[in-house]
Amino acid sequence: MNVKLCYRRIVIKLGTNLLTGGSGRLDQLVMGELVAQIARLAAGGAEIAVVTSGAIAAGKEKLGLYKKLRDMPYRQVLASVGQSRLMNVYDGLFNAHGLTVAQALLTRTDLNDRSGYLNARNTLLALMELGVISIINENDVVAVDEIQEAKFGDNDNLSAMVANLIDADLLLMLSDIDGLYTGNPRSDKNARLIPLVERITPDIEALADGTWSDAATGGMVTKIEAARLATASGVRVVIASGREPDIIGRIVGGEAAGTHFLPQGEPDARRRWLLSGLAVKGRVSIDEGAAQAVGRCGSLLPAGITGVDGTFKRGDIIRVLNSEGVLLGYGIANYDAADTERIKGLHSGKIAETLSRSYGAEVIHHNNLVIC
Ligand SMILES: Nc1ncnc2c1ncn2[C@@H]1O[C@H](COP(=O)(O)OP(=O)(O)O)[C@@H](O)[C@H]1O
Ligand SMILES: N[C@@H](CCC(=O)OP(=O)(O)O)C(=O)O
Repeated sequence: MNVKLCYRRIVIKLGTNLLTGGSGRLDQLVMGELVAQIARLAAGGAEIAVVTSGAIAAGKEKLGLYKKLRDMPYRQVLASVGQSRLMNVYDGLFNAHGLTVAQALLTRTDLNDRSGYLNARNTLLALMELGVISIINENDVVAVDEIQEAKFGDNDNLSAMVANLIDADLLLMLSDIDGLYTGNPRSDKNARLIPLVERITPDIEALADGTWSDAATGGMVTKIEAARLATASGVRVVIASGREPDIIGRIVGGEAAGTHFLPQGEPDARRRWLLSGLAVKGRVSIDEGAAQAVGRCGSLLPAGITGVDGTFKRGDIIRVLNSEGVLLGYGIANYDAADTERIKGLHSGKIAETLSRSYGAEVIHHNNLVIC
Protein backbone atom coordinates (compact mmCIF):
# COMPACT_ATOMS: atom_id res chain seq x y z
CA MET A 1 0.00 0.00 0.00
CA ASN A 2 1.41 3.41 -0.97
CA VAL A 3 1.28 5.50 2.22
CA LYS A 4 3.56 8.45 2.94
CA LEU A 5 5.06 8.13 6.42
CA CYS A 6 7.00 11.09 7.83
CA TYR A 7 6.83 9.35 11.22
CA ARG A 8 7.15 5.64 11.79
CA ARG A 9 6.32 5.07 15.45
CA ILE A 10 3.20 6.96 16.41
CA VAL A 11 1.06 7.34 19.52
CA ILE A 12 -2.48 8.47 18.73
CA LYS A 13 -4.58 9.81 21.61
CA LEU A 14 -8.34 9.78 21.05
CA GLY A 15 -10.19 12.07 23.47
CA THR A 16 -13.58 11.68 25.11
CA ASN A 17 -15.12 14.58 23.24
CA LEU A 18 -13.89 13.27 19.91
CA LEU A 19 -15.28 9.78 20.57
CA THR A 20 -18.65 10.99 21.84
CA GLY A 21 -19.13 14.29 20.02
CA GLY A 22 -20.36 15.57 23.39
CA SER A 23 -23.37 13.21 23.13
CA GLY A 24 -22.44 11.16 26.22
CA ARG A 25 -22.26 7.96 24.12
CA LEU A 26 -19.64 6.42 21.83
CA ASP A 27 -19.98 7.57 18.24
CA GLN A 28 -19.14 4.39 16.36
CA LEU A 29 -19.19 6.12 12.97
CA VAL A 30 -16.38 8.43 14.08
CA MET A 31 -14.54 5.53 15.73
CA GLY A 32 -14.87 3.43 12.57
CA GLU A 33 -13.44 6.23 10.44
CA LEU A 34 -10.47 6.70 12.81
CA VAL A 35 -9.81 2.95 12.91
CA ALA A 36 -9.87 2.81 9.08
CA GLN A 37 -7.24 5.57 8.95
CA ILE A 38 -5.07 3.77 11.52
CA ALA A 39 -5.40 0.50 9.60
CA ARG A 40 -4.21 2.21 6.38
CA LEU A 41 -1.11 3.53 8.15
CA ALA A 42 -0.41 0.17 9.79
CA ALA A 43 -0.63 -1.48 6.34
CA GLY A 44 1.87 1.12 5.11
CA GLY A 45 4.40 0.10 7.81
CA ALA A 46 3.66 2.55 10.66
CA GLU A 47 3.93 1.27 14.24
CA ILE A 48 0.92 2.60 16.12
CA ALA A 49 -0.24 2.59 19.74
CA VAL A 50 -3.62 4.09 20.61
CA VAL A 51 -4.31 5.87 23.89
CA THR A 52 -8.06 6.08 24.16
CA SER A 53 -10.55 7.72 26.47
CA GLY A 54 -14.25 6.94 26.40
CA ALA A 55 -14.60 4.34 29.18
CA ILE A 56 -16.51 6.70 31.45
CA ALA A 57 -18.78 7.81 28.61
CA ALA A 58 -19.35 4.19 27.54
CA GLY A 59 -20.18 3.18 31.14
CA LYS A 60 -22.60 6.05 31.44
CA GLU A 61 -24.33 4.96 28.26
CA LYS A 62 -24.42 1.28 29.22
CA LEU A 63 -25.88 1.86 32.68
CA GLY A 64 -28.21 4.54 31.44
CA LEU A 65 -27.09 6.83 34.26
CA TYR A 66 -27.07 10.48 33.47
CA LYS A 67 -26.36 12.22 36.74
CA LYS A 68 -23.45 14.67 36.87
CA LEU A 69 -20.06 13.02 37.06
CA ARG A 70 -18.52 14.92 39.89
CA ASP A 71 -17.50 12.28 42.46
CA MET A 72 -14.56 10.03 41.89
CA PRO A 73 -15.98 6.61 42.93
CA TYR A 74 -18.86 7.15 40.51
CA ARG A 75 -16.45 7.90 37.65
CA GLN A 76 -14.49 4.75 38.58
CA VAL A 77 -17.62 2.60 38.51
CA LEU A 78 -18.56 4.01 35.12
CA ALA A 79 -15.03 3.48 33.79
CA SER A 80 -14.96 -0.14 34.89
CA VAL A 81 -18.32 -0.87 33.22
CA GLY A 82 -17.40 1.14 30.13
CA GLN A 83 -13.89 -0.19 29.55
CA SER A 84 -15.06 -3.61 28.37
CA ARG A 85 -17.62 -2.01 26.07
CA LEU A 86 -14.96 0.34 24.69
CA MET A 87 -12.61 -2.58 23.99
CA ASN A 88 -15.41 -4.55 22.42
CA VAL A 89 -16.08 -1.74 19.96
CA TYR A 90 -12.37 -1.38 19.06
CA ASP A 91 -11.99 -5.15 18.76
CA GLY A 92 -14.82 -5.32 16.21
CA LEU A 93 -13.68 -2.27 14.25
CA PHE A 94 -10.00 -3.33 13.99
CA ASN A 95 -10.95 -6.94 13.24
CA ALA A 96 -12.82 -5.76 10.18
CA HIS A 97 -9.42 -4.58 8.86
CA GLY A 98 -7.69 -7.84 9.80
CA LEU A 99 -5.98 -6.27 12.81
CA THR A 100 -5.73 -7.63 16.35
CA VAL A 101 -5.93 -5.37 19.39
CA ALA A 102 -4.47 -5.69 22.89
CA GLN A 103 -5.65 -3.90 26.01
CA ALA A 104 -3.19 -2.14 28.34
CA LEU A 105 -4.44 -0.33 31.44
CA LEU A 106 -1.73 1.74 33.10
CA THR A 107 -1.31 3.88 36.19
CA ARG A 108 1.46 6.25 37.08
CA THR A 109 2.65 3.89 39.84
CA ASP A 110 3.24 1.18 37.23
CA LEU A 111 5.57 3.44 35.27
CA ASN A 112 7.27 5.10 38.28
CA ASP A 113 8.65 1.73 39.24
CA ARG A 114 11.68 0.82 37.10
CA SER A 115 10.69 -2.79 36.51
CA GLY A 116 7.07 -1.77 35.82
CA TYR A 117 8.36 0.77 33.31
CA LEU A 118 10.51 -1.82 31.56
CA ASN A 119 7.75 -4.44 31.57
CA ALA A 120 5.26 -2.00 30.07
CA ARG A 121 7.83 -0.89 27.48
CA ASN A 122 8.80 -4.45 26.54
CA THR A 123 5.18 -5.54 26.25
CA LEU A 124 4.14 -2.57 24.10
CA LEU A 125 7.18 -2.97 21.83
CA ALA A 126 6.62 -6.73 21.52
CA LEU A 127 2.96 -6.10 20.59
CA MET A 128 4.10 -3.62 17.93
CA GLU A 129 6.53 -6.13 16.51
CA LEU A 130 3.66 -8.62 16.19
CA GLY A 131 1.59 -6.01 14.35
CA VAL A 132 -0.94 -5.87 17.21
CA ILE A 133 -2.51 -2.47 17.97
CA SER A 134 -2.23 -1.63 21.70
CA ILE A 135 -5.32 0.12 23.05
CA ILE A 136 -4.21 1.94 26.18
CA ASN A 137 -6.25 3.69 28.86
CA GLU A 138 -5.66 4.74 32.43
CA ASN A 139 -6.59 2.06 34.94
CA ASP A 140 -9.28 4.27 36.47
CA VAL A 141 -10.47 1.60 38.89
CA VAL A 142 -7.25 1.70 40.93
CA ALA A 143 -6.08 5.21 40.03
CA VAL A 144 -7.89 7.02 42.83
CA ASP A 145 -7.71 10.74 43.45
CA GLU A 146 -6.48 10.40 47.02
CA ILE A 147 -3.32 8.64 45.89
CA GLN A 148 -2.03 11.48 43.75
CA GLU A 149 1.16 9.75 42.67
CA ALA A 150 -0.87 6.77 41.41
CA LYS A 151 -2.84 8.85 38.98
CA PHE A 152 -2.26 10.46 35.60
CA GLY A 153 -5.74 11.95 35.95
CA ASP A 154 -6.07 12.51 32.24
CA ASN A 155 -5.20 10.62 29.12
CA ASP A 156 -3.31 13.55 27.62
CA ASN A 157 -0.51 13.12 30.16
CA LEU A 158 -0.78 9.35 29.87
CA SER A 159 -0.29 9.59 26.09
CA ALA A 160 2.87 11.67 26.57
CA MET A 161 4.24 9.06 28.99
CA VAL A 162 3.47 6.31 26.48
CA ALA A 163 5.16 8.27 23.65
CA ASN A 164 8.24 8.59 25.84
CA LEU A 165 8.04 4.94 26.93
CA ILE A 166 8.12 3.52 23.40
CA ASP A 167 10.40 6.19 21.82
CA ALA A 168 7.67 7.44 19.50
CA ASP A 169 8.48 9.90 16.68
CA LEU A 170 5.05 11.53 16.90
CA LEU A 171 2.33 12.02 19.50
CA LEU A 172 -0.92 12.93 17.78
CA MET A 173 -3.62 14.14 20.19
CA LEU A 174 -6.98 14.12 18.43
CA SER A 175 -9.83 16.06 19.99
CA ASP A 176 -13.00 17.92 18.98
CA ILE A 177 -11.01 21.07 18.24
CA ASP A 178 -8.47 21.56 15.47
CA GLY A 179 -5.58 22.69 17.66
CA LEU A 180 -4.48 25.30 20.16
CA TYR A 181 -6.22 28.65 19.72
CA THR A 182 -5.26 32.04 21.07
CA GLY A 183 -8.22 31.61 23.47
CA ASN A 184 -10.94 29.05 24.15
CA PRO A 185 -13.04 29.17 20.94
CA ARG A 186 -16.15 28.32 23.00
CA SER A 187 -15.96 31.64 24.80
CA ASP A 188 -13.73 33.74 22.52
CA LYS A 189 -15.20 34.15 19.02
CA ASN A 190 -12.06 35.95 17.81
CA ALA A 191 -9.70 33.14 18.83
CA ARG A 192 -7.29 32.11 16.08
CA LEU A 193 -5.58 28.76 15.48
CA ILE A 194 -1.85 28.67 16.25
CA PRO A 195 -0.26 26.43 13.60
CA LEU A 196 3.22 26.07 15.15
CA VAL A 197 4.59 26.29 18.69
CA GLU A 198 8.38 26.24 18.67
CA ARG A 199 8.67 26.26 22.47
CA ILE A 200 6.06 26.03 25.24
CA THR A 201 6.44 29.27 27.17
CA PRO A 202 4.26 30.62 30.02
CA ASP A 203 2.51 32.76 27.36
CA ILE A 204 1.50 29.62 25.48
CA GLU A 205 0.35 27.93 28.70
CA ALA A 206 -1.78 30.96 29.54
CA LEU A 207 -3.83 30.43 26.34
CA ALA A 208 -5.12 27.05 27.52
CA ASP A 209 -8.49 26.74 29.23
CA GLY A 210 -10.29 23.69 30.69
CA THR A 211 -12.97 21.47 29.18
CA TRP A 212 -16.67 22.13 28.76
CA SER A 213 -17.72 18.51 29.16
CA ASP A 214 -18.12 16.53 32.41
CA ALA A 215 -17.03 13.21 30.83
CA ALA A 216 -13.76 14.72 29.52
CA THR A 217 -10.76 15.80 31.57
CA GLY A 218 -8.47 18.77 31.42
CA GLY A 219 -9.33 20.53 28.16
CA MET A 220 -6.37 22.31 26.56
CA VAL A 221 -4.53 22.65 29.91
CA THR A 222 -3.62 18.96 30.11
CA LYS A 223 -2.85 18.85 26.37
CA ILE A 224 -0.24 21.57 26.78
CA GLU A 225 1.19 19.79 29.86
CA ALA A 226 1.40 16.61 27.79
CA ALA A 227 2.97 18.46 24.85
CA ARG A 228 5.63 19.86 27.19
CA LEU A 229 6.45 16.40 28.54
CA ALA A 230 6.58 14.74 25.13
CA THR A 231 8.52 17.48 23.30
CA ALA A 232 11.09 17.47 26.13
CA SER A 233 11.65 13.78 25.35
CA GLY A 234 12.31 14.57 21.70
CA VAL A 235 8.83 13.67 20.41
CA ARG A 236 6.98 15.90 17.95
CA VAL A 237 3.44 16.63 19.11
CA VAL A 238 0.39 17.58 17.06
CA ILE A 239 -3.04 18.55 18.39
CA ALA A 240 -5.75 18.31 15.74
CA SER A 241 -9.42 17.60 15.19
CA GLY A 242 -10.19 13.91 14.76
CA ARG A 243 -13.31 14.87 12.84
CA GLU A 244 -11.39 16.28 9.86
CA PRO A 245 -11.32 13.89 6.87
CA ASP A 246 -8.23 11.63 6.74
CA ILE A 247 -6.59 13.75 9.43
CA ILE A 248 -4.27 11.00 10.71
CA GLY A 249 -2.94 10.11 7.24
CA ARG A 250 -2.51 13.78 6.34
CA ILE A 251 -0.49 14.63 9.45
CA VAL A 252 1.61 11.47 9.32
CA GLY A 253 2.19 12.28 5.62
CA GLY A 254 3.69 15.63 6.60
CA GLU A 255 0.77 18.03 6.20
CA ALA A 256 0.82 21.09 8.45
CA ALA A 257 -2.74 20.65 9.83
CA GLY A 258 -3.54 21.34 13.51
CA THR A 259 -1.02 22.77 15.97
CA HIS A 260 2.52 21.35 15.79
CA PHE A 261 4.86 21.48 18.79
CA LEU A 262 8.53 21.03 17.96
CA PRO A 263 10.60 18.48 19.88
CA GLN A 264 12.99 20.05 22.39
CA GLY A 265 14.80 17.10 23.86
CA GLU A 266 17.84 15.17 22.86
CA PRO A 267 17.32 13.62 19.46
CA ASP A 268 18.16 9.94 19.05
CA ALA A 269 21.71 8.80 18.40
CA ARG A 270 21.39 8.81 14.60
CA ARG A 271 19.84 12.27 14.42
CA ARG A 272 22.38 13.58 16.94
CA TRP A 273 25.15 12.16 14.81
CA LEU A 274 23.70 13.81 11.70
CA LEU A 275 23.15 17.13 13.45
CA SER A 276 26.64 17.20 14.92
CA GLY A 277 27.85 18.09 11.44
CA LEU A 278 31.32 16.82 12.40
CA ALA A 279 31.88 14.54 9.48
CA VAL A 280 30.45 16.78 6.74
CA LYS A 281 32.12 16.10 3.39
CA GLY A 282 30.25 18.39 1.01
CA ARG A 283 27.10 20.29 0.26
CA VAL A 284 24.23 20.67 -2.17
CA SER A 285 22.21 23.79 -2.94
CA ILE A 286 18.53 23.30 -3.68
CA ASP A 287 15.73 25.35 -5.25
CA GLU A 288 12.64 26.72 -3.52
CA GLY A 289 10.37 23.77 -4.43
CA ALA A 290 12.84 21.24 -3.03
CA ALA A 291 13.32 23.37 0.11
CA GLN A 292 9.58 23.24 0.69
CA ALA A 293 9.48 19.48 0.09
CA VAL A 294 12.31 18.70 2.54
CA GLY A 295 10.75 21.12 5.05
CA ARG A 296 7.67 18.87 4.95
CA CYS A 297 10.00 15.90 5.60
CA GLY A 298 10.10 14.76 1.96
CA SER A 299 13.20 13.26 0.32
CA LEU A 300 15.65 15.33 -1.70
CA LEU A 301 15.34 14.43 -5.39
CA PRO A 302 17.89 15.37 -8.06
CA ALA A 303 15.42 17.69 -9.84
CA GLY A 304 15.63 20.23 -6.99
CA ILE A 305 19.43 20.34 -6.79
CA THR A 306 21.06 23.43 -8.30
CA GLY A 307 24.65 23.13 -7.07
CA VAL A 308 27.12 20.53 -5.73
CA ASP A 309 30.32 21.21 -3.74
CA GLY A 310 32.95 18.98 -2.19
CA THR A 311 34.24 15.48 -2.87
CA PHE A 312 31.78 13.41 -0.87
CA LYS A 313 31.26 9.69 -1.40
CA ARG A 314 27.99 7.78 -1.26
CA GLY A 315 27.14 7.41 2.48
CA ASP A 316 28.90 10.63 3.52
CA ILE A 317 27.09 13.41 5.38
CA ILE A 318 26.45 16.56 3.34
CA ARG A 319 24.93 19.97 4.11
CA VAL A 320 21.73 21.08 2.39
CA LEU A 321 21.50 24.81 1.62
CA ASN A 322 18.71 26.87 0.09
CA SER A 323 19.17 29.18 -2.92
CA GLU A 324 20.39 31.97 -0.60
CA GLY A 325 23.04 29.79 0.99
CA VAL A 326 21.12 29.33 4.26
CA LEU A 327 21.74 25.99 5.96
CA LEU A 328 18.54 23.88 5.96
CA GLY A 329 19.89 20.64 7.38
CA TYR A 330 22.14 17.62 6.95
CA GLY A 331 21.69 14.31 5.22
CA ILE A 332 23.40 11.13 4.10
CA ALA A 333 24.18 11.23 0.37
CA ASN A 334 22.88 8.37 -1.72
CA TYR A 335 25.21 9.31 -4.61
CA ASP A 336 28.80 10.56 -4.61
CA ALA A 337 29.62 14.15 -5.58
CA ALA A 338 30.47 13.36 -9.22
CA ASP A 339 27.23 11.42 -9.80
CA THR A 340 25.16 14.07 -7.97
CA GLU A 341 26.68 16.69 -10.29
CA ARG A 342 25.66 14.56 -13.32
CA ILE A 343 22.04 14.07 -12.20
CA LYS A 344 21.38 17.49 -10.63
CA GLY A 345 18.30 19.14 -12.12
CA LEU A 346 17.15 15.87 -13.74
CA HIS A 347 13.88 14.06 -13.20
CA SER A 348 14.49 10.88 -11.13
CA GLY A 349 13.38 8.79 -14.13
CA LYS A 350 16.54 9.92 -15.98
CA ILE A 351 18.97 8.62 -13.33
CA ALA A 352 19.20 5.10 -14.75
CA GLU A 353 20.05 6.35 -18.27
CA THR A 354 22.55 8.97 -17.00
CA LEU A 355 24.56 6.89 -14.51
CA SER A 356 26.07 3.43 -14.84
CA ARG A 357 24.53 2.50 -11.47
CA SER A 358 21.35 3.82 -9.81
CA TYR A 359 20.76 3.79 -6.05
CA GLY A 360 17.17 4.97 -6.23
CA ALA A 361 15.23 8.14 -6.94
CA GLU A 362 16.53 10.18 -3.98
CA VAL A 363 19.83 11.97 -3.52
CA ILE A 364 18.96 12.04 0.21
CA HIS A 365 16.18 9.78 1.48
CA HIS A 366 13.92 11.50 4.03
CA ASN A 367 14.87 8.90 6.67
CA ASN A 368 18.47 10.11 6.32
CA LEU A 369 17.70 13.83 6.36
CA VAL A 370 17.57 16.10 9.39
CA ILE A 371 16.19 19.59 8.96
CA CYS A 372 17.47 22.05 11.56
N1 LIG B 1 -6.87 27.78 23.88
C1 LIG B 1 -7.69 26.80 23.52
N2 LIG B 1 -7.71 26.36 22.23
C2 LIG B 1 -8.52 25.35 21.83
N3 LIG B 1 -9.39 24.71 22.66
C3 LIG B 1 -9.41 25.07 23.96
C4 LIG B 1 -8.57 26.13 24.44
N4 LIG B 1 -8.80 26.25 25.77
C5 LIG B 1 -9.73 25.34 26.09
N5 LIG B 1 -10.12 24.61 25.02
C6 LIG B 1 -11.14 23.56 25.07
O1 LIG B 1 -10.53 22.29 25.06
C7 LIG B 1 -11.47 21.37 24.52
C8 LIG B 1 -10.77 20.08 24.16
O2 LIG B 1 -10.34 19.41 25.33
P1 LIG B 1 -11.24 18.25 26.00
O3 LIG B 1 -12.64 18.75 26.18
O4 LIG B 1 -10.53 17.74 27.20
O5 LIG B 1 -11.26 17.19 24.81
P2 LIG B 1 -10.82 15.67 24.73
O6 LIG B 1 -11.94 14.93 25.41
O7 LIG B 1 -10.76 15.41 23.26
O8 LIG B 1 -9.51 15.49 25.41
C9 LIG B 1 -12.06 22.13 23.36
O9 LIG B 1 -13.32 21.64 23.00
C10 LIG B 1 -12.10 23.56 23.87
O10 LIG B 1 -13.38 23.90 24.36
N1 LIG C 1 -9.89 7.18 31.52
C1 LIG C 1 -10.97 8.09 31.18
C2 LIG C 1 -10.37 9.21 30.37
C3 LIG C 1 -10.73 10.56 30.82
C4 LIG C 1 -9.90 11.56 30.00
O1 LIG C 1 -8.70 11.68 30.15
O2 LIG C 1 -10.58 12.22 29.07
P1 LIG C 1 -10.00 13.22 27.94
O3 LIG C 1 -8.63 13.76 28.33
O4 LIG C 1 -10.99 14.29 27.87
O5 LIG C 1 -9.85 12.43 26.71
C5 LIG C 1 -12.01 7.38 30.29
O6 LIG C 1 -11.67 6.41 29.62
O7 LIG C 1 -13.15 7.83 30.23
